[in-house]
Amino acid sequence: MTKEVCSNIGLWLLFTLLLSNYVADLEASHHVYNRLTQRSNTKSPSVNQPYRTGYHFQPPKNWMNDPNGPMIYKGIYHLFYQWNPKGAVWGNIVWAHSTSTDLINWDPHPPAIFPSEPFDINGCWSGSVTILPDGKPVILYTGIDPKNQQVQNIAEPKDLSDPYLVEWKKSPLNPLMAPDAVNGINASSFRDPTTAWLGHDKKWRVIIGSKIHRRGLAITYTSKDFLKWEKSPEPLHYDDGSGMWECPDFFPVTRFGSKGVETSSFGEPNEVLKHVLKISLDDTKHDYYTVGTYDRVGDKFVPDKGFKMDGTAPRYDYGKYYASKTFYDSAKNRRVLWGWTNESSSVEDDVEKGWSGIQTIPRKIWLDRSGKQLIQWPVREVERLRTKQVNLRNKVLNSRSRLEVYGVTAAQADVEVLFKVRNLEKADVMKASWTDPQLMCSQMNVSVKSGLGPFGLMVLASKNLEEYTSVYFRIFKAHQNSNKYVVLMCSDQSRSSLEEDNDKTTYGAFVDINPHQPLSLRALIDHSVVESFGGKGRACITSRVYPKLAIGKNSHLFAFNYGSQTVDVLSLSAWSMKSAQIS
Ligand SMILES: OC[C@H]1O[C@@](CO)(OC[C@@]2(O[C@H]3O[C@H](CO)[C@@H](O)[C@H](O)[C@H]3O)O[C@H](CO)[C@@H](O)[C@@H]2O)[C@@H](O)[C@@H]1O
Repeated sequence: MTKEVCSNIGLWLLFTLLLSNYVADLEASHHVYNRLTQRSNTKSPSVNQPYRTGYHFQPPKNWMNDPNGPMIYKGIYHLFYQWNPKGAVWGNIVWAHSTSTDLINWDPHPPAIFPSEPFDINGCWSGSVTILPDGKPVILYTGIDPKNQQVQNIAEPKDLSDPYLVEWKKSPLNPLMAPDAVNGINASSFRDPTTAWLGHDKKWRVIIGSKIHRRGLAITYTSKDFLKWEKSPEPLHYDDGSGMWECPDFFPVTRFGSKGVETSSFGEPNEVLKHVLKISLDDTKHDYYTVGTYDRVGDKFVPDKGFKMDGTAPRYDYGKYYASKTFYDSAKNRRVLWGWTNESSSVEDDVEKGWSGIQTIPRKIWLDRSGKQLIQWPVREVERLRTKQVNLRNKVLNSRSRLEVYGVTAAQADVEVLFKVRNLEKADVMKASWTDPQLMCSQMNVSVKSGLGPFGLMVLASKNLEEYTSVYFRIFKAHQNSNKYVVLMCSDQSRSSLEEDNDKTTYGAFVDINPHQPLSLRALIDHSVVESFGGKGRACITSRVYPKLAIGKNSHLFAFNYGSQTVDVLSLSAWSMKSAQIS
């Protein structure tokens, strides 16, 4: 045999070995998937798994992080998400896939995209779906190549007549966008393409999160055909010092009203549009947004006065909430927001329970009348899970009092309450140093009495209050003799569990509401998650808690007022929630 033949046979053997390894891996991954999907999660969490959710989306098993490519296609909602088929910690990332007709009940499908080609062999990371003008959905996602460089790839459905879009094929033209010596892109910080939009010149635009040194930026690419992409000389936006911008999202909102706007829309005649840029800051692991104007010709995002796109910007959620993504729901003419909430338990506990990560209930999102902030509210469909209802009207909460709400499954509930404070003039005065709401909430925990507050809800509480999570308000005068007020909302997890190992950080946010009006608070309680909405969705706080005693039927719900002034509960409605079908 000649040397050449030998080396050809060698190459062939190597290729066959690699191929068979890959096929074995793929089969293993499908086998894992098939086994997983035979297990049902339609029942309430069991004694052995007290922290699995009843109606928040989670896979049957293993690690989940970012929501990817949410969309509606032929009347079916699709959610893809970052999933590890092999364990409860991050790694081996594929695009898992589920579909739904109502955003609440979900059917699983095999992973839509998994590592298979050099351009994504080390991972299929986050990305988005764009619906092309002919109705075809395409995925842009980040692939990790053999050199661990981050590159952008495209995939499209194999069969457009299948509303479930079960199978996806990757383009042989991949990668479509890659770092190189000419473009100078940081190869380890170039990821998470957004939904693309059509510009004034009929060219597509997409932004990709990146960083150069400490400058966080959204790199813009343009394309005529969605396949050949050209890097724009200038980013859509950047901020020096903020670090890596992960999972950017960029979308229009109507200036007035709550209807959603399609991502490429220029608006109806006479309609004023604003744009929202959201970034997930790798440094802080929070999602920040800025409202502003999109200069279509210069391809620049210009934040409105008072906004800066960095860690001082407002947040979607002041608790645990990251890597969120919106989509335009053409069936209901609304924009819907998905966000990932990770665990507060230790990695050892996650491995033991066999899973990690949930998605929050999808939220409708729109611009407040003030134009200064976004409003979020759980999609109406979640209300279909409401069963037994308990109503309280016009109850008085004297100083240092509690009111137990009986008759609902307190570990799996939806609660809406309207408080009215009586003596606003008794509010304490804000101190100049009180600029950080989270710090204020942690320094003044729930047992610290102030003029007005704390008053709110105690959820996932044990009978004798050895454990509870409190979500509450405090009201302060902005200045002495002022008739302006500051409303603080806190979610205090410090007493949530007798277990010591969990992260029990207290969260806080200022709520831009006028306390002369009734103050609303809603809590979606689901075993180990409490999603709270203050001021009708003007401030959101999501927390993860793992009570030892306040589990299942041993979980209680209270309204409380530990402040020095009386507070009225104008109305309180609580519902037991059915479990969603999520398998
Ligand atoms: O799954 C990859 C996608 O996730 C993102 C944003 O969540 O990047 C995450 C990142 O990894 C860190 O975060 C993981 C959870 O999100 C965490 O468990 C892991 O240990 C962290 O390293 O992925 C890269 C590689 O590790 C890191 O630079 C990111 O922070 C998103 O940007 C990715 O597309």
